[in-house]
Amino acid sequence: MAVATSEVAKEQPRVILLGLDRQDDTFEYQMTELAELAAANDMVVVGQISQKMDRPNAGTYFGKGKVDELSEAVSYYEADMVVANDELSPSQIRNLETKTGASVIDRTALILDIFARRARTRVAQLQVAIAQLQYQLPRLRTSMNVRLDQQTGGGGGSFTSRGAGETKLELNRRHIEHKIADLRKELAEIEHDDQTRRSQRLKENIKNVALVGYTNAGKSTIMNGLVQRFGANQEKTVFEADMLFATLETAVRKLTLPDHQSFLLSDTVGFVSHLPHGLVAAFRATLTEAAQADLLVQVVDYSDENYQAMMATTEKTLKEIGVGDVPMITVYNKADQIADTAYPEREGENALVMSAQDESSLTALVTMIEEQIFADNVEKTLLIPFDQGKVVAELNDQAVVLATDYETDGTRLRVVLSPTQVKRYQQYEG
Ligand SMILES: Nc1nc2c(ncn2[C@@H]2O[C@H](COP(=O)(O)OP(=O)(O)OP(=O)(O)O)[C@@H](O)[C@H]2O)c(=O)[nH]1
Ligand SMILES: [Mg+2]
Repeated sequence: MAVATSEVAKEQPRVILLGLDRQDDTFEYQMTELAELAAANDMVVVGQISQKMDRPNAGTYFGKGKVDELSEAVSYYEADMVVANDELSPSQIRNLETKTGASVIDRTALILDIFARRARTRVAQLQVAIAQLQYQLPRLRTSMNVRLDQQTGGGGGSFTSRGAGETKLELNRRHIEHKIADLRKELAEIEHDDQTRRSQRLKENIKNVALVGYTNAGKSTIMNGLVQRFGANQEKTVFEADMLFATLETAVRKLTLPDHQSFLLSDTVGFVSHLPHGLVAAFRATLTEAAQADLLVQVVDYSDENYQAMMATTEKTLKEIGVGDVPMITVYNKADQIADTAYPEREGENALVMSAQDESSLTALVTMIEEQIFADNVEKTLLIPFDQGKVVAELNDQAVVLATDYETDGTRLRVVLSPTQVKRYQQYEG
């Protein structure tokens, strides 16, 4: 979206990545991920420099010698931009920019920028715009220009945007604060409507299941596989792609299984390590689908060697957004990518090794979900008088009917009912 096609098809920015190696075992993985984030933001990584240090230099992030090395690398590789793995202070940004001549951003700004480019719906645009403005507030005095996209009212503002026709304004703190307040108000109005819809759904008393997990794990692919098999409207698939943050908003679909039981499945925003705090807060609202779910399905890319670190990040982020105690099952996805791994394969009650591209895996997943969410269903025998045929039709539609017998005083049904249904049909028990 932000890349202008006709007027200035400018080259992709050439970037050098910086990282502080605190000698913990996740450092390399963090740098690999930083490179993927840069690629996801349409940048070309031309170099990477790290320094073994416990804490950054307050003024220049790296020590003096490394800063000199960086300056040389910037001119040698003709880099336009430098991206640091850690969050930078305004003075670190200013000093590094002066010394290297390149523009300097940090991991947080990079992630915010990706989200800004990917956001399509108004809600996602508002959330990202608020997070970006909050990020900019304490950094106003730096040489970094504050840019806002006038036409979309804040959506799509981009630190590294190379788009033509964007009006860039210098805004002072007060303007930004007002802007944030306006965007928040608009967001609250939209979310109020969503909340109303959600409470209607709660009244229907249908179970909610949410797919959560690291970005690129395969959540949307699983959602689509299930929608194609069990969705009322099979065309209502969601966007899946081999890139970070393909999904930026929650999508909810109703699935009805062959035995007539149904549940709602939501696909949510993926996580990444060091997700900016402002962004986590901004997406909290979107993730209420997960917070209000009866069951979480954590999707893991089992073929990624860093899958355990990714699981830890997912669980930490879920806690941060207040989704601590929803029951969870774990799906070890992409098993087709790992040699000598059998799938689908249950690992105890709460885990499944599977592939989203495999029919029997999807069936196994649904069975597992059913076991969990319908665990408190019970079998009952009901006798429905003949003049209440409507009730028989309703049960056939909404419950699992095991047997039907026509007797002299009515239709006798053996059914599996949810606790709410048990209450509703109590009068027919016998
Ligand atoms: N080989 C293989 N590829 C898969 C599988 N599941 C998903 N993929 C691929 O992995 C990539 C990411 O899948 P998505 O479903 O978009 O991932 P996601 O979890 O929704 O990612 P975000 O929306 O970014 O959070 C796509 O290219 C999928 O085709 C799988 O089981 N096996
Ligand atoms: Mg997705």
